Amino acid sequence: MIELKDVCYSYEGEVVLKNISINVKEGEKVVLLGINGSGKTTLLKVINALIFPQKGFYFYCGVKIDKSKMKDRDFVKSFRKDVVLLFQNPDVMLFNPTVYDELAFSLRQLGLEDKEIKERVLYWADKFELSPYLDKPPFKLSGGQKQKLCLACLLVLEPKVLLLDEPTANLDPKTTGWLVDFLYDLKATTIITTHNLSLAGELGERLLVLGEDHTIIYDGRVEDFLKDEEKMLKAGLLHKHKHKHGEKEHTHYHLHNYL
Ligand SMILES: Nc1ncnc2c1ncn2[C@@H]1O[C@H](COP(=O)(O)OP(=O)(O)OP(=O)(O)O)[C@@H](O)[C@H]1O
Repeated sequence: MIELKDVCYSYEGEVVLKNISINVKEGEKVVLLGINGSGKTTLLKVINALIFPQKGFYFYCGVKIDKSKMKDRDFVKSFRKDVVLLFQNPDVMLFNPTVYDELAFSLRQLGLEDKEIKERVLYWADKFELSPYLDKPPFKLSGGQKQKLCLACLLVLEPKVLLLDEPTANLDPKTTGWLVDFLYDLKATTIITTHNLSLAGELGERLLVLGEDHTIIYDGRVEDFLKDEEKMLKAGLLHKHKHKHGEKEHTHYHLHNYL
């Protein structure tokens, strides 16, 4: 479904993605890990066709995605409905006067009938416990509620591919648990970035890790990676931690999992 071949991307000469080749099948649930700046968000933007590979190729369902393809209006309409991206910062996604309008926005763009728009909006508002806030301006919601609203705004489209950039960053433990369960039952193909290693296994079975060198340094089962200290060190996700027990100093590996 999603195929990247030797994809490279740089910002002003700074290499951020180097020779990325991955193949994600329909229905797969993939977790994307990597230290700050390793290129996770950039990779999601390539898959969402917000930016294009400077070298290499991206195929979505066999169609080569590049600047010229994204000028084909009919294709763009179906691609934007199929493949959606939840940004790290919910504030950049919310701009409508009310929560209802926010949820209805993309459906109106698609030209759906008012009756169907209303049905879908009420359904997703209820599922995400947003029904009491439908008349409120989105900026008055809490951080977690905004995050939920952004996700609901994408799900109203009934997308095939859901790209989520740290979706649990603003959520309390209860809502995080709720989201994990929700995503588990969701049929869509998902690619989710997180810094929370203990959540990685809950969000998917397949793990991709971007290394400090901006290449994919691991593509396999989450469980196997979390048992492999050498790979975790290479990814910068584990460090040597020194501390004292009385007079005795001792060193051990420590997960970067402070969330
Ligand atoms: N629009 C941009 N212009 C210039 N440099 C950018 C831009 N966006 C990202 N970068 C740089 O590209 C590198 C990778 O950024 P990216 O956001 O993809 O990393 P990330 O793995 O998602 O990081 P984090 O875990 O902190 O969210 C960083 O060094 C960042 O400063």
